[in-house]
Amino acid sequence: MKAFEATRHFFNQAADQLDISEELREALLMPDREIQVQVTIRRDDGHLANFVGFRVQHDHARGPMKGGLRYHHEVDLDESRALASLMTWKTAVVDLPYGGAKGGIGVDPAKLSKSEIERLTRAFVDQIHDIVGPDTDIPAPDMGTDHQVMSWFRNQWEKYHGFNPAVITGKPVEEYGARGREEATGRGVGTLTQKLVKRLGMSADQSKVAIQGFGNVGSHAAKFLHEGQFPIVAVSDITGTYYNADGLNIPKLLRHKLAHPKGLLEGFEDAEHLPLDALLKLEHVDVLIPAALGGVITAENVEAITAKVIIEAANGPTHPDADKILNERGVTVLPDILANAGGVTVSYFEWVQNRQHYRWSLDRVRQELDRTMNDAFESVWQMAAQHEVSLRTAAYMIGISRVKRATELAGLA
Ligand SMILES: NC(=O)C1=CN([C@@H]2O[C@H](COP(=O)(O)OP(=O)(O)OC[C@H]3O[C@@H](n4cnc5c(N)ncnc54)[C@H](O)[C@@H]3O)[C@@H](O)[C@H]2O)C=CC1
Ligand SMILES: O=C(O)CCC(=O)C(=O)O
Repeated sequence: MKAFEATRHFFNQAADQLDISEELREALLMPDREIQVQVTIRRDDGHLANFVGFRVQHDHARGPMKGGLRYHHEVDLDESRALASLMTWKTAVVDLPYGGAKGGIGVDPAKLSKSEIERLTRAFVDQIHDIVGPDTDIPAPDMGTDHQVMSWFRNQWEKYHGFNPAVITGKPVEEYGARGREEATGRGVGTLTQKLVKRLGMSADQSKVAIQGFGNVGSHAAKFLHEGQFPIVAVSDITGTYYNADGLNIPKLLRHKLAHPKGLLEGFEDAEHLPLDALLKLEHVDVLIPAALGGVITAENVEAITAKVIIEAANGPTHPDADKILNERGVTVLPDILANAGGVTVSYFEWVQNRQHYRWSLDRVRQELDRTMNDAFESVWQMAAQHEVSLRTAAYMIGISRVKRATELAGLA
């Protein structure tokens, strides 16, 4: 099952509870617009290199469309479509005045130099600048992109349209970026992990955590959970799994990542180094946090997962077949459209600040983020209890209902 088919499956599970007609389901699921563009750059060695870029604008019933830009070799139209639709339900679950979009380029950024990535970003903007904008579609960071890419993107877009930093979020703090955006997704994951574990009667210091992916989201989630007394026994990145049954030294791991030229864990010595796929199969893990790619928890590997709680920091990490098995086994899954919504929430705060030419303190950002995440968690929890459905179905029910209502109010359906 491909990525969009998986999100369609989860959508339909919730739509069944809401009794939505087939024709309205199709209208809500079908993306507004899908763009595929050629992105050609000259490499440092003088040769031309061609890449394919995508932007899928899924739904705008609740406001301008919002969602990240991914640079990864597996980016394609189907994945962008799935991720864009997740953004529609996610922005609705946390009640932001946005719709959903997503895009990126099929490229392995680790194989390009910094100046090649800059040329790639500028060439991509040349192709899509007239379909994005502060009132239409506002990109942000995702896998393989960061505040530097956002800065190049903004600079290139402004060459066509003039000064307007609200065209993109996740910018450097010294260039109209929001304080706290970089940590926001990980902080939201941490806040909700603490809340969920407590709700389930487990204690932080007895809940062993494994985190797949140690990039922006995974590393900030690790920092936050470490500060909250959770023992983090394993983390992984593309260089493998790093394991310590007594708990990893997270401050040391974070320093190691900062010092590594590509931000990797390669060479970290205070841990057992295991293969990449070992992380999902570790015994004695209570909380598993996928924070890398989609589609990693499948019917084939789900039996090996021992965790009682899964927090979906990544987008779309759980295959529907695996999700069914996890539900039957009583594993609590906090779904992506709630768990990782901290990033887009602070992106919204950045956009608001840019439009008002005003800057919030880090304390204010954190307070408003924590409040937004807590409120969304409570609504999803109550919906799940009331309808006796999983947290995923409950989150989709809230997201879909809000988008459906906006669509009906606008007279579109
Ligand atoms: N950056 C953000 O604000 C948000 C990100 N997300 C999602 O979180 C996930 C991670 O995104 P970022 O942290 O921003 O990306 P990133 O590019 O900063 O980091 C990705 C991490 O995953 C690791 N990785 C890649 N393939 C792996 C594999 N097969 N096994 C283990 N580790 C692997 C990389 O080495 C790196 O440590 C994605 O699914 C993204 O869509 C969701 C919401 C917001
Ligand atoms: O910050 C944003 O606007 C979007 C982040 C994103 O791509 C996501 O939540 O998956």
